[in-house]
Amino acid sequence: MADSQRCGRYSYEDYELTAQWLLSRTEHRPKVAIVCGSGLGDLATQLCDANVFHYRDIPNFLETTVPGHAGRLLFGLLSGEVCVCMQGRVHAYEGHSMEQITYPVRVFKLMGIETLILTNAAGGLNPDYKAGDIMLVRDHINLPGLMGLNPLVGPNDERLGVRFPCLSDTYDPALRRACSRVAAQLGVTELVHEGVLCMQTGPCYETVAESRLLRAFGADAVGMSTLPEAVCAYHCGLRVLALTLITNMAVCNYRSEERTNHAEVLHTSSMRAVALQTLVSAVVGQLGQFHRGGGGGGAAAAID
Ligand SMILES: O=P(O)(O)O[C@H]1O[C@H](CO)[C@@H](O)[C@H]1O
Ligand SMILES: Nc1nc2[nH]cnc2c(=O)[nH]1
Repeated sequence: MADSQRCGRYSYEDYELTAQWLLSRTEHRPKVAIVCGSGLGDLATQLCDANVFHYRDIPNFLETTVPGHAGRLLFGLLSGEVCVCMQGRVHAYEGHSMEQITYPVRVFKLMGIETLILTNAAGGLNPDYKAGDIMLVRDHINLPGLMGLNPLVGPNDERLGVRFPCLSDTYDPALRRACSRVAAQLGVTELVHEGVLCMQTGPCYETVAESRLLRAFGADAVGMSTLPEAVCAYHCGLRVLALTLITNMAVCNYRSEERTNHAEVLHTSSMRAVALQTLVSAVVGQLGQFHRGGGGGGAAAAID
């Protein structure tokens, strides 16, 4: 394919090749994809009748290098719904471009996925939050994106989406409402907030001044992932639900002796993994009837 027809580093045919590679090795035909953030990968082990692939074996997938990201792709049943689940992700700070870290999202699109559920760990900036809370992402501040590190930079292939997507509705409001209702049914409403997730590239956690700045910008939590995946997913027409686990509070005070570290992030993830898994599984259980061909009329119409 001529360079001008490539989406950038990858062509449409690359995404198609990976999608076909996977579909020819599993009989599962998922409509839901789930990405597990730091320490949240146990969700993938809940899949029944699973087919497992290591990222290192999948064409064009990158290997994970960060503790808490196993680097396996699983196909199977969760709450009766066929899902594909990324047990860990790769991040830009591991040395990859935004286009590389979002590669799986477009593969999912070409596999027939309709809903993408993203999870991640992040530091809380909103003083009403505490470590262990869950934030449904309502909106985002994509700092790398604003600085030119947007996964959609490069020639646009119209088969994947429009040149200038408007991101006002990136995070599907109906899915968010469904998730809040499920949280109420599970009796965990007090743990769950809606808010704005900010991404900075990492791998450094924020300085005190940076945390204060991001709070002043309107961010409720800050992480190092998720937004590029959400942008790519929305661009290619996937419905997006993103759940952030507040694993720590960002340090906003010079008198604080708290020092954010990845061990603490993984510790909080392990403490809250079951709650998050229960929430995600219950939401997934409500998705089937809303997918195309499932008798529903789209999430917005049917979930409300
Ligand atoms: O976003 P996930 O992958 O969940 O992990 C978050 O936690 C790690 C830092 O502790 C970073 O990888 C950050 O992005
Ligand atoms: N940027 C950032 N990412 C995180 N991931 C988990 N905790 C944090 C945090 O405090 N800041």
